[in-house]
This record gives sequence, structure tokens and C-alpha cells, in this order.
Amino acid sequence: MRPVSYPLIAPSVLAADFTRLGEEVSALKQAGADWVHLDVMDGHFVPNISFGPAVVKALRPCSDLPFDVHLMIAPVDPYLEAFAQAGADQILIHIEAGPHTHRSLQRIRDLGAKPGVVLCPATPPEAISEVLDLVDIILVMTVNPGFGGQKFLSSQLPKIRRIRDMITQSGRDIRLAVDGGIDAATAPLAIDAGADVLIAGSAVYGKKDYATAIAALRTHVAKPK
Ligand SMILES: O=C(CO)[C@H](O)[C@H](O)COP(=O)(O)O
Ligand SMILES: [Co+2]
Repeated sequence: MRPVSYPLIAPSVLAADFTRLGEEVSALKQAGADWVHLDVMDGHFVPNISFGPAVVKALRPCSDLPFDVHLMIAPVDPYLEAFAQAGADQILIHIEAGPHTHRSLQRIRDLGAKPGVVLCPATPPEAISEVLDLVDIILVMTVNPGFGGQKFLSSQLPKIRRIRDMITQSGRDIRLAVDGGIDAATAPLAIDAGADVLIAGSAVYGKKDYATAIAALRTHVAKPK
């Protein structure tokens, strides 16, 4: 049984107009979004630099939606407290960022945020088997992390299916999110594979009407298993 029968939608502000970031975040709730996805990049773990905890903190008053903070940084430990204090509700770290993912996930929980683990396209599903009991969210990257606007990698669909089975077997309430190249055409593929959260940058902020763009991502209902 899937934990939710509809996908949650988490627009990525990476694709927003940075000159009006506060307004761009404020607009999401009215448009029907469920979470705000914030991509943090360090120019080291990924070949791009975005923003840090000061920007998350500045945006916090702009929305009461959960802030889903995707850390594409290494190391993660020195920055977890800063992101929790900035108002992150959910902090997601890459299994590849290491070296002590198990401890880092426990630390996120201790800081009062929901812990999540992320897998790059080259990482097999089994890489997260020993941290399933620590996470509330699993995020499968459907592009190589670092940039918005890339093409969805359909090679990741078997991994999404496998992780959905792992979640079912665990008996835990864990969201399964997909991130990268999600639009109205690829969303149904991810949903049928078992995803229940769609992260979308260009497919929301690249459109004029955010409510219509979000509704277009939600039209597909998961095929019964
Ligand atoms: O984590 C990310 C990139 O590393 C972004 O969340 C992702 O790329 C969203 O952008 P788009 O929907 O345009 O692909
Ligand atoms: Co992301």
C-alpha cells in the first residue's frame, strides 16, 4: 500500500526568479504546492554554487509550507545545525557525501528536523539499506545533481521501484521523492514506479501560471500494484 494516493508537489526554488525570491516562495502555497524544495550546492560535492543557511533563514517568513532542504554539500556535519536553526523542517543529505551518514541522520533528528537520504544516479538502492530505520524521506535523483533543467533519466525507474519495495518491507512511513527533469510527461513514469513526492523546478517556475503547472503534475493517479 502506498502511504499517499496522490503525489505531493515540491517546487524547487532553484528555477525561481532570484531577484524576487521571497515573492516566488510566497506564491507556492496558493498555487497548491505541498513543500518548498531548497537546493544547497557548495561547488565541491557538485559543480555549482547556490545559497546557504542565510538565504533559507531569510525565506522562512515567506511561507508556512515545510522547507525541504536538499544538501548537495560535503562535509555535511558542520552545517546541519545552521540549516535547522534557519528553519529547515526536512534536511536531506546524500549517501555519497559521507563519511558518517548514519550519525549525520541521527543528528538531523536530534536537531528537530526530519532526516532524508538522497541517492545519485550511479548509486544502487542497497546503499541505503542500513539507514532505512533513520529516515523519513528517500530522494532518488533522476538527473546528476548540480543543475536544474536537465533531462529525466529513465534508467532510474527500476531503482525507484526497488526502493518502494524496500519501504514496504520496512513497514515504516517514508516518503519517496524524485528530483530532476520532472514534468507532466515524466511525472506519470515516476508515480507508477512508486514515487509519492515530485520535486520540480523548471516545470513549475518555468511556467507563467504556477497553479496550472502544479495541477498538471498531479493529473496522473498511481497504477494499482
Ligand atoms: O536537486 C536539483 C538539482 O541538483 C534540483 O532540485 C532539480 O534539478 C530540479 O530542477 P528541474 O526540475 O528543473 O530538473
Ligand atoms: Co533538489
